Amino acid sequence: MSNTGVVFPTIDLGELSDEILNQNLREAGERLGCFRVINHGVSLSLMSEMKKTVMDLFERPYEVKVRNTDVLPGSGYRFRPSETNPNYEALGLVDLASPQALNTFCDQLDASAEQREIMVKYAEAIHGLAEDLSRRLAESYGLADTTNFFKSWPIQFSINKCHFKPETVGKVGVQAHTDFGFLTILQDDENVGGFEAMDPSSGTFFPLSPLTNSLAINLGDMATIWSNGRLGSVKHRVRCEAKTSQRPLFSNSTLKIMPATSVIFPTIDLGEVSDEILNQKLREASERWGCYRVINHGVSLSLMSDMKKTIMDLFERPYEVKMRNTDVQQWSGYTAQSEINPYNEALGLYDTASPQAVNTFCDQLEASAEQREIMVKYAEAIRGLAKDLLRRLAESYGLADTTNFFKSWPSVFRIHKYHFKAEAVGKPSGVNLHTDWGFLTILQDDENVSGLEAMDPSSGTFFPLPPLANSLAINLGDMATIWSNGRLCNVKHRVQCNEAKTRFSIASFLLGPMDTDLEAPSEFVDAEHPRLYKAISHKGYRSLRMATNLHDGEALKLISYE
Ligand SMILES: O=C(O)CCC(=O)C(=O)O
Ligand SMILES: [Fe+2]
Repeated sequence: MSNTGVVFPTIDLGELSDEILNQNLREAGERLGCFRVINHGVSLSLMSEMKKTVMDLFERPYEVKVRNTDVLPGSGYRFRPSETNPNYEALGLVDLASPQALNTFCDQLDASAEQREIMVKYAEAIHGLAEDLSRRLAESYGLADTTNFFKSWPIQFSINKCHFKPETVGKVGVQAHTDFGFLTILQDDENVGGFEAMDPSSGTFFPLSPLTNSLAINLGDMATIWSNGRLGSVKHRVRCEAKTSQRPLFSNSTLKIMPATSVIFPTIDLGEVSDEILNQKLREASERWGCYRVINHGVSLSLMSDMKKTIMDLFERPYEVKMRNTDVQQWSGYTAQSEINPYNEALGLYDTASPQAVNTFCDQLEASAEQREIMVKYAEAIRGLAKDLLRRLAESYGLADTTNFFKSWPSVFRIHKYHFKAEAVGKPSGVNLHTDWGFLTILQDDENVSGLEAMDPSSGTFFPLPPLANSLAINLGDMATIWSNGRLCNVKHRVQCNEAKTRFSIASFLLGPMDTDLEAPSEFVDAEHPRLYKAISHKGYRSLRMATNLHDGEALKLISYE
């Protein structure tokens, strides 16, 4: 070996004393950000089966491999040849903790049932190890209470294959980089070296020689951020080794515990054939996030685009015309841009289920006959979808009998035009943090201009819902939380100005019973789930919210039994 001097530590996870083990991990994490672990608890036969599985997956024809598309930028199949590494390819999967994502990955790559099972087991074992290491690191700093901080972080799985050529021996095939997640577990090739990490104190690269049955651990940028600079995000690269002239370097399955910045709100395919699976997905997303996108939603794409053109045109009306769109109830009519609200104007219509109200709205805004027809059709399609989603949610809770409970509820349009200016970038747009006050909102947001952000209720952090053409975003509001006795999440969200462009959105709210009280059906209430909220009509709840000016879901506390 030409580079001698630094030997990266090998840590025996079979060490009996937790204290010593945690200390060893911390020291290696701080000094080098990189180490090997042995006796790691991931079964050796599972590691070897997993290697066989990924080797086989790379043998799939190109057309099959490209089905492994990106979920996050660069997360799917990549074929990035370079001079040293002329056949570099990688397959990938986010989020390994999601059985659904794993299934999609296996489907894309025509994995056999056996391979699927191996992947599931491997994912579970590696995930467990990653969490164990993160917990031990936190404990080594005396942070016993926060040891679960990584619980909901997604895991990116990336499988790389390097085919080095004899003529490139000694050259770097995978350029020096740090991992962008928190912690990476690397099952590198037990026969072929090439992995090198940098000693941060000298800036020199040293090999991490292959070691059978071990796993390599790298700490990434998020670990450095989290530890306020204590833990190293190790720079590493892969070099083409002499051996590779005889045999290709088959390298590594990499797991990353990624930072919460990569939270992805679910996208649910409403074309799913099994009602049971679909209802379950809707329920899970509604409980966990209160927010998701739907595709194949049945609202015709040409109708969506006609509706967008219609509202763009309506916003072009002179101020005096737009002012005719007066309130029917609080905040239901036109709000203009103003000094305190410089970037947002909005038109509104209560109630889209009433042909008369739609007509009045169209009269006020001098809509053409054609625009009127589009509005009517759009309102009908969106209302149908909202009811379908509600029926499915009710069914997912086994409430088949009550699936019509929303039949006579009114629906509201709130149509936004955001005048984002360069000076507003990074600022709130005028639609500040709030929960929706109805039951369910269907949002046709701008397919080109971002801005919508929702809160991950488990961390309290905001994440963007990037635009997705032809999709609709769904939010659950306060009435859904009341009805479900707290099970459904009233998602907190806002719109931020990200770029100096004009953004349009059409929000359709299915509100709730105006004149009768809504309360959780008895199926949601038992000894473990005492009734949380007093029965209240939507009208009553709105008045409460308006009177108290509590728009982020806090008004629910005012009708709470506790
Ligand atoms: O414009 C958007 O994307 C969201 C608007 C919104 O949250 C609302 O109208 O309640
Ligand atoms: Fe909203």
